[in-house]
Amino acid sequence: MSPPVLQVEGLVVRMRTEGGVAEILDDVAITVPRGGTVGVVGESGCGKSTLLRAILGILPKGAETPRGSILFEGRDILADHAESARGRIGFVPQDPYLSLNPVFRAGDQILEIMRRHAPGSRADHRRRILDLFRAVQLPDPEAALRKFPHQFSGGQRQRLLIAAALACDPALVVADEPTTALDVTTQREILALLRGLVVERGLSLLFVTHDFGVLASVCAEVTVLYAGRVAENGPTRAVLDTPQHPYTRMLLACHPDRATDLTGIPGTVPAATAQPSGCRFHPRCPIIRSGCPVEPPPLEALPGGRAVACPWHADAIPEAVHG
Ligand SMILES: Nc1ncnc2c1ncn2[C@@H]1O[C@H](COP(=O)(O)OP(=O)(O)OP(=O)(O)O)[C@@H](O)[C@H]1O
Repeated sequence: MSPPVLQVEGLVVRMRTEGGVAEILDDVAITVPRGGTVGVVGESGCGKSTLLRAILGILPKGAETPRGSILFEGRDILADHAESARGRIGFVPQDPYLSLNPVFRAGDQILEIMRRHAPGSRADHRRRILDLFRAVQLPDPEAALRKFPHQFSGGQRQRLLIAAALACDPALVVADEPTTALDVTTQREILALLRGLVVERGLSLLFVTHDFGVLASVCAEVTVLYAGRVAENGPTRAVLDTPQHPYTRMLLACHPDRATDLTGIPGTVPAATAQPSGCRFHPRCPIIRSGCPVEPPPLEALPGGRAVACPWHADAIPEAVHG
């Protein structure tokens, strides 16, 4: 089996803020197999975007040097590999409206990325951009080269950004909620496009979303983050069918598609400057036990390639307690 394209271990990200030190990620581990599709889910403020930023080497000002390791193609981005990883990791951002430079033509924006990171002449690059525009199904690729961002629809702009992410033939594509700013029909089309590209090009994908429906349609595996820590991970189907961590169970129960409980999870995600002691979910947990506020629970391996950070997980205690 080939080594994973991305292997994050023990990642700690802290930031100095006016309100004190924000502990944004703590001991986060995540692996993307070559050709694998891995989702990251969790409520707003759980650290999903920060994880992507750490991998892309674009943490905001105020961030301390991250601890842990981010092995990309076997070499540690945090140690010495950041520069050579640039261009080998494609990024699809959240908002197609904000992510393109309004004053440059579409073709020129992608040419510039290729000029910096990909070998070949300008003519080679232009040919490759036209191929990419066809691959992302932009209408009239020749004309699209000369258009400015405002001349594309929202869905077309997202296609443009996917083309930009693929410009340098990346080993890994990371996507930060790439469909949230789009209407439902366009969202479906973009997800279908991504699924197609993953299969046709053998892409490895790390995909952030807060939508379980989107997750299930794109990702074979999932990591659930809560307050900067991994709550559980495993094959998407298994995690959705038999969630183990009380957080995952509650998150799924209040998802509109499942609608067993539309009241939501009581309380809110803690501020990163005021993380609870022990298990960070304990103030909101319906099955809290006396040890929970004391010791952070380790991520325990379960059968079927799963892991959960709760000793009182669903398979460990009677159904009566989890409800
Ligand atoms: N530059 C920053 N300075 C201080 N705190 C920050 C900074 N960026 C993020 N945070 C804090 O880190 C935590 C995680 O934020 P992050 O944006 O990574 O979460 P997220 O899960 O991606 O949320 P969303 O789904 O809303 O994008 C939050 O508590 C946030 O307030």
